Amino acid sequence: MLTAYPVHDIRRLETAAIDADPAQDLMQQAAGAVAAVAAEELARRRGRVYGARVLILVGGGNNGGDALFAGARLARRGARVIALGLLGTPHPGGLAALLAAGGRLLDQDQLGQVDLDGFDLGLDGVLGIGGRPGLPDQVAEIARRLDECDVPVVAVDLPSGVDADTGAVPSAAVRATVTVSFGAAKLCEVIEPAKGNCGRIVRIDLGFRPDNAVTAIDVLDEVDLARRWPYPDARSSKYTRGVVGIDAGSTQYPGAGILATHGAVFSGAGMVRFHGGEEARRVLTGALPNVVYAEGRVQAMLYGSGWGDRSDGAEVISRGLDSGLPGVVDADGLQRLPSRGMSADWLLTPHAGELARLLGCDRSEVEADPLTAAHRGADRTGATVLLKGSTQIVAQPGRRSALIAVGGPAWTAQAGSGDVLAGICTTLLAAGVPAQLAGALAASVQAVAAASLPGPVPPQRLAEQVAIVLGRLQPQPPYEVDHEIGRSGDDHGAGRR
Ligand SMILES: NC(=O)C1=CN([C@@H]2O[C@H](COP(=O)(O)OP(=O)(O)OC[C@H]3O[C@@H](n4cnc5c(N)ncnc54)[C@H](O)[C@@H]3O)[C@@H](O)[C@H]2O)[C@@H](O)CC1
Ligand SMILES: [K+]
Repeated sequence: MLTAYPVHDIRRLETAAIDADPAQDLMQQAAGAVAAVAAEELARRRGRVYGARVLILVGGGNNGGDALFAGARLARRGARVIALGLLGTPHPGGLAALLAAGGRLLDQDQLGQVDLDGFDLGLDGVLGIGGRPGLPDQVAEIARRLDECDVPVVAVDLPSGVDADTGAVPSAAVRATVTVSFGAAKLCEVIEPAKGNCGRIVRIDLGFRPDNAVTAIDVLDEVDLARRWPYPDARSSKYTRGVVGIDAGSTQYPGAGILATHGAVFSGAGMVRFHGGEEARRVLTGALPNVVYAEGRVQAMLYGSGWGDRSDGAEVISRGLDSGLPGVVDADGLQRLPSRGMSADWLLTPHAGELARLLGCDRSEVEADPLTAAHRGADRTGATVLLKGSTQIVAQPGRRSALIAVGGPAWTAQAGSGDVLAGICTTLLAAGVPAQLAGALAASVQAVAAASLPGPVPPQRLAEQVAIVLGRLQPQPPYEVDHEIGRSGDDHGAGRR
């Protein structure tokens, strides 16, 4: 699991690391790592560093200092290095080192003297964690032209222009081939769209150790998914695996109930009770005869997928809350949340548009800063919120930490995926998984299932793939092979069966 932190926490951790060992030269460590990654990139593309043309974009802070010292190292290996001074006075020590190694400094007015197309590599040292999002026009134009000319760019710490704390890219920003990130991961590395600007990420451990006061955003990977998934064992029954109740779909949208049921069944629900409409029941009876329709014990409920304009939705959800069981509210149910507030055991599964409606803001506001929006949604409703989208975030009310699911291919953004996902979430709640982890595991398993397929498939097929992926990921218990069993025949009855 990767953990990312807001900048103010990273600054605090850096200060603690410096206080603990004042003799260490963090800038030289950073510069050494950037030079090594840049040299690898040059070796891959043109065979060697010697003779390579390298352009450094230098801002006025320490990020520029890192880049200048890295440039000096490349110049000492025979690269022809030009630094372009942007945004303030370049770091004096870094500049002196570059010039001493044979590099040159140009200012913005001399930009006409260089042909951006002719460079083998760019180093982005404009802004690091001290940067405000966005780039001045002239810097944005250089970043755009490097991208257009396919000049690979190594970003120092983060791609300049992105919002390190939200993952937003409010205007122009550098698009890096590789980002050499120092110490702890920043949020821009794990949240789209900024994550896409980072390219490949190389993390350099500078000895920062998180303490309890930091706000941790944990990003799940496949190993976490396998470890935390509630796989049944020899003691399991349908009740320990969990009975899912599904009140989803409508005459207008019967498919939503069918797809949610597929999600619940193929993610391993012990039993599914379907409380939706007649048409859906007829289809399910043929497709999934294990689904039952009688009233009876249920351990978690799903409401809202494909409800359309169902008029009693708010009462239905309210009764669900009164029952004390955990529940999932999806899609049309999200506009029918009872005004008295929800419970943190409940999981809401909005996409950006649905969350925007809940918050009374524009969809673009949610998309620009999904982490903050997910937190606001959780605080506003009192429920746990799984915000769906290119980065799937699960936030709890009153907490600033969050979970981010494993990322998947973009084609899962299709009608019906959300219904399947809501069914998977409900299976996990019914199995006793807490709402935040349930949302993150469900979104992760759907993403991993989608990634394991060669391309887009309909949502019910994706649900089936969830079962296949869960089977593949299941950790195998360390069985001991007893070679004596079956040899004597009589004791174990093998020969008599
Ligand atoms: N603190 C540490 O322990 C370490 C820091 N390092 C480097 O230092 C960086 C942080 O350095 P700084 O704090 O100097 O910050 P930056 O280098 O990110 O830049 C801050 C400067 O840019 C200006 N600025 C910010 N946003 C701007 C914008 N949008 N347009 C124009 N000007 C803008 C600020 O006014 C300030 O002068 C890190 O990202 C990393 O690269 C590394 O050397 C490793 C160790
Ligand atoms: K940078």
